Amino acid sequence: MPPPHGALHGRRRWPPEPRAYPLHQRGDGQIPGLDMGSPRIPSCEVSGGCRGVVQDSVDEVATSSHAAEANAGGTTEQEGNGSPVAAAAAYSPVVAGVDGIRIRRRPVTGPAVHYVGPFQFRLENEGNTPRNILEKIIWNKDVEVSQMKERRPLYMLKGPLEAAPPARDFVGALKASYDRTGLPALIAEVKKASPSRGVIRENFDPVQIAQAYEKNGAACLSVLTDEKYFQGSFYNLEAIRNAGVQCPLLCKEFIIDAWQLYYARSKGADAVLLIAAVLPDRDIKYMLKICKILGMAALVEVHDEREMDRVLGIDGVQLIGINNRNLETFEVDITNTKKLLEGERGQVIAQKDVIVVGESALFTPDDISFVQNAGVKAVLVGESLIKQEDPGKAIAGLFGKDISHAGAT
Ligand SMILES: O=P(O)(O)OC[C@@H](O)[C@@H](O)c1c[nH]c2ccccc12
Repeated sequence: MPPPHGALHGRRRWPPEPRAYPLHQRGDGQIPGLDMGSPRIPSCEVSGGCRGVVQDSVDEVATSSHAAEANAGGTTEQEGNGSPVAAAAAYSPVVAGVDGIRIRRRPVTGPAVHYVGPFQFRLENEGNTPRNILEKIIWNKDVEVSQMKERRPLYMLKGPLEAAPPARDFVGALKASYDRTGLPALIAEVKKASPSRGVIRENFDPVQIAQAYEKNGAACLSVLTDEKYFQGSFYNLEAIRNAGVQCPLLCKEFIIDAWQLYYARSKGADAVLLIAAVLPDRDIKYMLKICKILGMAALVEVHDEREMDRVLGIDGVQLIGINNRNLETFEVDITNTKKLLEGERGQVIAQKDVIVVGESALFTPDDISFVQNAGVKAVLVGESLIKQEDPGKAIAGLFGKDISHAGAT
């Protein structure tokens, strides 16, 4: 019988693969730092984020998206009656536009691919077609993380977590650099490619670039670990840490599940990125607690006033990144940083002693002064450094002066 819509690929797939996501994956709970009392999360109703009930086992809470996966991502194969249409109809679009997050965390009508006996069908509709690149990245990440978690359940990270080099003080390094130079502290990004720019640097040696950044005055480094869209890797993160680089490292990843925090730490991360457009408040709060337990800082990224207000309402946020690039459209506009720091918001930030990081599209000393005048104390810069022949030397060009320890004293 031909499929009602979509292509018939006829790939054999028999017997069907087992369900990928066990709901309970209880280990011994013997993960370092976790004996401090497991953070509790309130029950979550309808987001694509955590959907657990209050749970005591860290293994369970740390992998809290299991339930969501079962609900939103994978029921087709098990519960569908074999018809892709019926399977799609069985979903309710509960993950769209809730919790103030801008993207849908999962395809609301289930995955596009369905299986009927040995045949694979692709059924695309509005609910399972990503509306923008951020959604696309997150949907892909969701599948990727499920697979990674299956291969390395949380209890298997215990050894690597214990063996990981101790976390370094990311926030302290930013403050020290600002105090030393009077200029925004630099978080220099080790980034080979991006979805908006394609490959930025062909001859890409992450360790060499990291060392050059450090030598030329970067306070911290940001290392892209997403492979599919940024050609990054955890291998790069680990290699940079193991090469003796002293700068604290930000793991630049699309975090959607607390498991990724443990994994990042086990690979040597000292800080992680939490994107407010992707994570509901309760996930941010919960992940901040895990970061604290692991000794990592969290850079919470916002794009607009609404996200800024949400994040300012969360206790314990030390670093807020204002991204000048709209991750949905890729448009860049550095006046975004100024806009979000004007008026009352700027005052609240000053009172809370939050460090604001200006992110993306910073190319010249004028750009740096512009965001500094707007109120940032740190900047996150990738492209303008990485695309130059010598990314280390490019730092002095970006700031209009040598900011290395040797030069700025
Ligand atoms: O290369 P740029 O324009 O200097 O930008 C760096 C950094 O801000 C950007 O890579 C970034 C900011 N937030 C992100 C979230 C995911 C991936 C990448 C990013």
